[in-house]
Amino acid sequence: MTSLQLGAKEEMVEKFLDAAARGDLTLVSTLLSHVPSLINQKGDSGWTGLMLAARNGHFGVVEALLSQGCDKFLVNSSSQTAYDISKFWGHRNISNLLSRTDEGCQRVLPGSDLHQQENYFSREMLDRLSGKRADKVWMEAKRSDPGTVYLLFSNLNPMISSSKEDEDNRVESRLCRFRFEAVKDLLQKPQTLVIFLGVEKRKTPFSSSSSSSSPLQTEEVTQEPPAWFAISTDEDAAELLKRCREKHSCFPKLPHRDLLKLSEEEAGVVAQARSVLAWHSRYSFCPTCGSSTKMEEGGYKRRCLNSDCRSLKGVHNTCYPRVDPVVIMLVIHPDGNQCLLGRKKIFPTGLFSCLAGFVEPGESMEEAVRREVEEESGVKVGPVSYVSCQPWPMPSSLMIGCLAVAISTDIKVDENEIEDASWFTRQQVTETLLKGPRPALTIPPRQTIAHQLIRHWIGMNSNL
Ligand SMILES: NC(=O)c1ccc[n+]([C@@H]2O[C@H](COP(=O)([O-])OP(=O)(O)OC[C@H]3O[C@@H](n4cnc5c(N)ncnc54)[C@H](O)[C@@H]3O)[C@@H](O)[C@H]2O)c1
Ligand SMILES: [Mg+2]
Ligand SMILES: [Mg+2]
Ligand SMILES: [Mg+2]
Ligand SMILES: [Zn+2]
Repeated sequence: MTSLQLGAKEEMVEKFLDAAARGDLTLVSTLLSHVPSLINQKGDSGWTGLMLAARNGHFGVVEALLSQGCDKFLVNSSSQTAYDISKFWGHRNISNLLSRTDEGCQRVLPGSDLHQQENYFSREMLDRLSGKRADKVWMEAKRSDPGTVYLLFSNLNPMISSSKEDEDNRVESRLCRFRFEAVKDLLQKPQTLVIFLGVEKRKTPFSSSSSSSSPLQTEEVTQEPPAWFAISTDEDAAELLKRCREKHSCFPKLPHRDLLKLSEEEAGVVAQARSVLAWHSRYSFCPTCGSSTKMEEGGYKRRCLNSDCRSLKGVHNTCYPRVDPVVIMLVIHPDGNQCLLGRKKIFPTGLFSCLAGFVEPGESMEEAVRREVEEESGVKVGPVSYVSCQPWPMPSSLMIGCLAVAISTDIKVDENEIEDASWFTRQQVTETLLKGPRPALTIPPRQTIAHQLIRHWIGMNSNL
């Protein structure tokens, strides 16, 4: 794109955002009918048109944007969605609109108008097409298709390239994507694992006014969407990096930190790929009889090579990728104004987080919350309610996020598990969230469900 075209594009985005911020519905609609992609564009401030309309209370604009398929889960640089913004500024009619799910759903499941929290690592940009995994002919054709996207993994980490994003030197990372030609030698090596991740989800047609489609749009609709695969190889990481033409490419050294710099879409793909690859790396031998196993069904099954093995008769969960449920909970003081947070020895100084623990066999989610909180802090818990969950691919947990109410308040820390636990007031937590000058504590970053549970509790009772 020439600098002139770039300038014109930026100008169009600013015009659109300004119209949304002022509530000029006519101009918003006109601009969208010419350039549909404006709908989810962010301006220099990191805000979308939906966020600006939600900030200024323009119900009509919010309604129009939603009806045209706007992504209401996008976040600004303070990780607020349009819903958070409207709630903060007291536009209740807009926050109600943004938290509403399809009316049909509400009739079937009353209460389903609750705001559906989407956490980092949980966005699904691919259709997993599980029905195609056993179709060897289809899978083979997709593997050699020139449109197919390959991601390269080494030691469970994806190859990424990083760029400096803004003045605060915040780094944003992107997955390095390869085509068949660039990886076909790797695909032939017997040690290479190839996992089918899915095909790109089709965007729903934008609006009826765009049905007089250009030749390009018609072509987009008739072509099969690209398939995505993850490749894991034992080839030397430095050698693999030579395949990448992008400048700052690497395999992350600290996944807990580095994998949090991806976009929401790419994080979702990594959550899937990394957990499946981690399962393969740990389950090379059959858990039932100890024989060797081989991969099947696009990487979603391992079959024991011992023909007498029990795992070949009937369905056995040992043959499929494992997920470990973990409860993570924000425990609220009976006075409603404090929450219980703890810290492990390995946490950086001053960092406190929600308590968490693995669900044990034969245990309900609620009981796991009560047991883990009492084990780790000595605090007894009464009612527990589910809020949202997060796949956590380190290596394969599902974090089940809950709020819980304490029925006792004395703290007695189990030092084997955590170093310290304490009640923090709503004001202390709010100052931390608002990045006040001298916060009493720090909390995990916005990409973690711990952060989102804390934010949820503060938002829930803000009476704005
Ligand atoms: N995304 C987030 O916000 C967030 C926050 C906190 C913790 N986590 C994750 O939750 C996980 C569990 O939290 P925790 O460590 O406090 O759990 P925990 O309190 O149950 O203690 C962990 C111990 O439980 C045992 N254990 C029981 N089942 C296990 C299993 N399936 N896998 C591994 N160990 C098992 C081990 O001895 C382990 O040391 C951690 O691994 C961490 O990665 C994520
Ligand atoms: Mg524990
Ligand atoms: Mg724990
Ligand atoms: Mg435990
Ligand atoms: Zn076996």
